[in-house]
Amino acid sequence: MAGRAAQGPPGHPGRCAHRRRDARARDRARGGRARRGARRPDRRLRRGDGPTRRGAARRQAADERGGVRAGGAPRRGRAGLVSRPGEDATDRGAGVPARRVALRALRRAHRDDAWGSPALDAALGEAQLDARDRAFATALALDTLRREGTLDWALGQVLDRSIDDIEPDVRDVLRLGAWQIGYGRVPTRAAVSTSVELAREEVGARATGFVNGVLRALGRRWDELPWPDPSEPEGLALATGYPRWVVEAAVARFGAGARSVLEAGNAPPGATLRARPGARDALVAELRDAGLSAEPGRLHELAVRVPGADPRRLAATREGRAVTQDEASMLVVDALDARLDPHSRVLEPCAAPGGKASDLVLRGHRVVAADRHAGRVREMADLVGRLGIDLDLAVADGTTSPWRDGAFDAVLVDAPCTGLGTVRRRPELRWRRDPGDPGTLAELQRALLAAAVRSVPSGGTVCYSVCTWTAAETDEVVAWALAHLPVRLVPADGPPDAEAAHAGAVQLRPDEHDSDGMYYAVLRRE
Ligand SMILES: C[S@@+](CC[C@H](N)C(=O)[O-])C[C@H]1O[C@@H](n2cnc3c(N)ncnc32)[C@H](O)[C@@H]1O
Repeated sequence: MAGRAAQGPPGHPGRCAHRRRDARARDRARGGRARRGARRPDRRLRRGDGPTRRGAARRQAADERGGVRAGGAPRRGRAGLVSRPGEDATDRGAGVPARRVALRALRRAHRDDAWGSPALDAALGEAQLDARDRAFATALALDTLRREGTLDWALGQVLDRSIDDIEPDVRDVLRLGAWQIGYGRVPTRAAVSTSVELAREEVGARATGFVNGVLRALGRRWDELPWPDPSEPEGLALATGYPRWVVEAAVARFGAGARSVLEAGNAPPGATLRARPGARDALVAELRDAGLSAEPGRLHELAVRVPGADPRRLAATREGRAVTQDEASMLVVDALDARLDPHSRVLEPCAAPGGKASDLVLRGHRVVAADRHAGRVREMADLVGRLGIDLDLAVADGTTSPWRDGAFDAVLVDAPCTGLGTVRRRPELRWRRDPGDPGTLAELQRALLAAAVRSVPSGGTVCYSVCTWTAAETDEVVAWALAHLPVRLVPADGPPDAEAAHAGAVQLRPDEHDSDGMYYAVLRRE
C-alpha cells in the first residue's frame, strides 16, 4: 500500500521528537514518577469498545496458548511501512512476561535516558524468558524505540489528546501495543489483551479501559490511517521511522538513495569483532566450535561477523583475543596506517572507548589515547588490561591540546558527532538528536581538527573521521579545513564505490557496504 494518498495535516515525527524531548524533561522534573490517574479515552472509545471481563480473560487464555489467530496468517506491514525490524518480529505465542520486559526497557530508556540495548539487557536480566520470548521482547522493545515517531503519529490519529499528555508508562504500553498491531504481525486481539494485562500489572486497573479502547480503535483503523505520501519528507519519515529533519538531511546528502540508507539503518547488524593481526581464521574457528555462526567480514581482513552473539559474553573478547568493532572503523585505521611509517607517534585526542587506538597499537605504532571524559578513559584502561597492550592514556580536551605543537607524526580525530551512521545498533539515537546538532557538532569538529593540525609537524598526517553522514559534519568540515588550515587532502583507501563529495574522502553507507555510515578523510600538513 505504498503511496497511499497524502491527506490531512497529521503531526510529523520531527515535531513529535521535540514534544517528546519536552515531555521527557517534564517527566524528569517530576522526579520521573508516573502521574496518577490515566485519563479516560474519548467517549466514542468508552461507549462501545471496552471488552467484557470474560472476553478479555478468554483472549488472554488464547494469547497464552499461542497468540496467533486460528488459521490466521501473520499480518504484514501496512501502509507502505516496511516490516523489517531485523529481530524476530513475530510473537509466536510470547505472553505478557516478554511484553513486561519490553515495557521495563522502554521505561529505563525514557525515564533514565538509558540507551536502548543496555536498558533491554537489564530488563532481560531481571526476567526468566526462553530464547523465543527473549527474541520477541528484543524485537518489540528495540523496534518500538526505533519507530517511536511513527507509532506516536498513528496513536495520535485515534487519541483525543496529545500523546505527550498521557502518563509515561501508559504511553509506553500504547506504543508497544501499536507496534504489535502495525509491525509485529500480532493479531489485534492478542496485542490488545496482552497490553491491557500489562497495563493492569504495571500501571494499575485504572489504565486498562483506556488502553483497551485506544488499541482496539487503532487495530480497526490502522490500514485506513491517512498515511502521508512517502515520496514527501513527512511520509518518508513515517514510512522509515525517522524524525523529519533526519530524512531531509538524508535526502540532501544521498538524493534518491536516501530511503535505502534510512531503511538499512533499521536493520540490526549483529556483532562484528576485530581479530588480532594474523588470527582471524583461528577466531572464526573458535567461535564456530562454540556453536556460533561466525564468518569472515566483507570489508576488512581482520573482521569476523557473529550474528546473534553478545560480544560481551564471548571468551574471545573477555580474554582480549578480539575487540568489538564495526568494519567501517577498521577501514579508518587502515586509511591512516597506510600513510604512516612503522612505529609512528600517533595521538588520538577523542579515543574512548579505545577501539581505533588499540588497533593502531597492535599495528606497531606508539599511541597516546586521550579523551575529555575521565570515566571513558577508565573504560580504555580496562581494554588495555584485557588486551595487554602498551597505550598511553590521558584525560584532556582535544580542542586545547596540552601537547606541544608538532609533537606527533600523526593524529586521528575520531570526532564526537550525531552518530547517524550507527543507528543500526542504537535504535533510539535518532530521537535524541536535534536538527541543530550537526551544526553545533561541526563547530567542535572544526576546533578538534585545528588543534590536531597544530600537533603534527609539516608533512605530518591528520585523519578526520565521524560515524555519521550529514553534510555539515563530513564534507563541509573537510572543505573548511582545506580553506582555513595548512593542509591538503590525500586520497584515502576505501571501497571503490565509497567516494564522498570531496574526491579522496570516503563515505561508507549501511545499505551499500553493510557497515556503519562512517566518513573519513586523510589530510597532510603542508
Ligand atoms: C566517536 S567517540 C570516539 C571513539 C573511539 N575513537 C573509538 O574508536 O573507540 C568520540 C569521543 O570523543 C570524546 N570527546 C567529546 N568531546 C571531546 C573533546 N572536546 N576532547 C576530547 N574528547 C572529546 C567523547 O567522550 C567520545 O569518547
